[in-house]
Amino acid sequence: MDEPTLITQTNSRKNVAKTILGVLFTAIGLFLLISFVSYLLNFQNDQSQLGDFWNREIVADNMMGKVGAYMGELFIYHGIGVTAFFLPIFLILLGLKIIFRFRQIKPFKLLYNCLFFLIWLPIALGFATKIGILHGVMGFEINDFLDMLIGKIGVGITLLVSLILYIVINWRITPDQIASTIEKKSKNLDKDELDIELKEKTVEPKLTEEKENPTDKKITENFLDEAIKPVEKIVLEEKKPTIVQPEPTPEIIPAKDENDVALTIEKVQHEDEVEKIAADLVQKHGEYDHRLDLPKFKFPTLDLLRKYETGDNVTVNQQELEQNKNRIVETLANYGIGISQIKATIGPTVTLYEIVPEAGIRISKIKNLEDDIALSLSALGIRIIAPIPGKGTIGIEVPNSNPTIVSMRSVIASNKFQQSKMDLPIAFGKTIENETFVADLAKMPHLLMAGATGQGKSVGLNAIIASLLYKKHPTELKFVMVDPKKVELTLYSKIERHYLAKLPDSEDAIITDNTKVINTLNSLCIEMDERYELLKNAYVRNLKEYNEKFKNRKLNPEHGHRYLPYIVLIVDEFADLIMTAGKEVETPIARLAQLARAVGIHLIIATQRPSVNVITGTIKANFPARVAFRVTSKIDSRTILDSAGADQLIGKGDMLFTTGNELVRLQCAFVDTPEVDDITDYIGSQAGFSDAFLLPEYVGEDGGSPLDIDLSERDALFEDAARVIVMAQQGSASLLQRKLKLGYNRAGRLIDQLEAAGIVGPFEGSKARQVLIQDDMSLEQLLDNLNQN
Ligand SMILES: Nc1ncnc2c1ncn2[C@@H]1O[C@H](COP(=O)(O)OP(=O)(O)OP(=O)(O)O)[C@@H](O)[C@H]1O
Repeated sequence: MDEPTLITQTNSRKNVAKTILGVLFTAIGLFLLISFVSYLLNFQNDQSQLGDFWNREIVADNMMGKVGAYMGELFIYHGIGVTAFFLPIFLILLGLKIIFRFRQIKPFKLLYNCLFFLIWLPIALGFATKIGILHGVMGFEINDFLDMLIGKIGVGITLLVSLILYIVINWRITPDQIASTIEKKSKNLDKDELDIELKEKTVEPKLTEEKENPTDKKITENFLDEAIKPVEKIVLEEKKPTIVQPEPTPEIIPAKDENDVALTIEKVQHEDEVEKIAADLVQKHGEYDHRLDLPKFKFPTLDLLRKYETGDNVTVNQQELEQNKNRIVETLANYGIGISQIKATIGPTVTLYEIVPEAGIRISKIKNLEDDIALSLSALGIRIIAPIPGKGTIGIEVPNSNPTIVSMRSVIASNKFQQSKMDLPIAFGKTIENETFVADLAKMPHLLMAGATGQGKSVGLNAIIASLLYKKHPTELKFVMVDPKKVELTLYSKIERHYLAKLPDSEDAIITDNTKVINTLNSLCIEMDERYELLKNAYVRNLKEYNEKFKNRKLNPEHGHRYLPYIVLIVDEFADLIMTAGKEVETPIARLAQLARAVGIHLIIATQRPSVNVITGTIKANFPARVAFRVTSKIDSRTILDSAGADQLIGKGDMLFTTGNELVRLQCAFVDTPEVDDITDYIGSQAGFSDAFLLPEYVGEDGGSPLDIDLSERDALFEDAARVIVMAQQGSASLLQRKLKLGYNRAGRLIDQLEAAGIVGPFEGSKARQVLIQDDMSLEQLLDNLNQN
């Protein structure tokens, strides 16, 4: 029982000592500050008085007496001139930090940042002026010495070059960035607005931290400390559109007498008011443009894609057509099926013969003869469509003996793709009518792909990714790539800082390790929940409406709102994953598939093995859109498509696509590895973000413990959060979100820190965490101890 008292006593002694030190520093700082100011006004008189320091008859004009005058003489005149003002400012800040424990004040960081100028400025002033108190003796002497060594012009050049080098090295300002600022200025970037935002940020610098990359954060911190606006930093700050939402003004009905209690009526802000403010802001600054985060980004050009010698003209010779027609007619006649009309449509890989049978012939009869017809046409890949939906005719698809490659270039260049207004357009390839086929991933909303090995799955995935890269800006789309095979998606690591998303602690953005996949999927679930919360708070139903509202400056970034990019999760070889991780993978995938569409998270899952233990009922039920390349059995075809057909494809990108209704046969666009290489090189060589898009942190059940959390790096709101939790005696992140108006991430982080500090207990599933501190007194004591350590 004695121990805590002992600790408290030692702590309180330490506290007293610290406070005394703080007061001393502040006092000395103030003394010097007043002395210096006064010295600047009176130094001419006082300089002559200083010789007789102890003579009472001689009085100094300095407000701090002879000591003040002496200090001014020592530091300013004999020292470094007006640059000496840094010393009292440093001491005052240090003192205030020690007394009040202000985390925002960072005197040593200031010292570090000003070190260069403490040396440079006196020399520069000595070079430019001959006023002693500006440069001090030191400034003068060094100048004189340098003058002797390299001459006046040499000193001037040295000063200028050292300043430029300092700016380039320390603030990383390059001519490129200067050019981009000028560009921005021409877009009427309002400087005043930025200043106002800056001030707001100084009060609550952590507000924008929620989704920032670590490097961005560092830059923002520098920005605040130095109070200087380097170009790159302006670009970053601009991310935050100004949205000034007036605080609702509470009305108070005062208490009538002592026993009565005053009633505060909080006025709910009128929606029209917000609309009006937003409209004014849009009129003044224009709509928020998310693309300005990477203003110079250039989309990949068409010439990165290959042209094929055959061109895109389908070639089937007359003779082949004639032969096939005759065979079809003969074969059907052998089975007693007469034909009244036959028409051929030539596609890139197959030709469709559309047959109108004679009256009275049952369609099922033709369907049953499928294998026989295929045999007599002796071709692989005959597919019979009986009847062709909506037409009443029967289709027989026969592979061409010389299939044409559908180049990625041709589908990307097509009008259909170029002019598409879809949210996530994918140019899959060409239909049998030789038309470019474009589908919207956002509508699918998730895609399941299957196909035996070597039938074109990887090419298909590349075609999907390439389509999106040609249409979506890096600020609008992020990929989460899972590649257990470790080879297929590696090329995309080059565009990590543009298009990829990853977990905060992972090095590679492309995930090849199965345990990391589980964490990433769960992290995506957190991102999804967080986005739902944002949507709810914005009173919108989906990502598109949300971003629209954000662009119109109707959502306040101070409340965690931000422009939300689409996230596309790509899993190449799902079988591997589900075999090793089973339910752990299936559950988050199913959850995402069920819920994520509205918040712009879409899944593309590919597998070589479309067996029922890989594509389970739960997965299938949530993936209405499917792509099947050639598979080896009818059973596999049924598993992926719910019907036969994929077993009769001819491979090499021949595929069937469905969104739940009819099947469409397509020839997948061909994009070769060197083309992907060129595209990723083109994008990767451009300026990108400082890091990949960071997904929310997820700590698995066995990964990480509260001990991993460094309590010296506590959140600025740590103490407020602790008080909220202890007062409500309820350890939940959502309580913090509500009370402190925080985003999910930050509230989650706070709860983890509170756990590490022993204020709340461990995670207990759906229940709120236990609160381990019962009253305010114990909490304050604990916080005090934490602050002293
Ligand atoms: N759309 C296409 N057009 C023309 N040829 C294609 C097409 N798709 C695939 N091919 C040919 O088939 C080969 C194998 O394709 P791909 O690598 O995509 O197979 P896969 O199904 O991913 O195989 P695995 O599962 O073993 O990785 C390619 O190298 C190419 O020659």
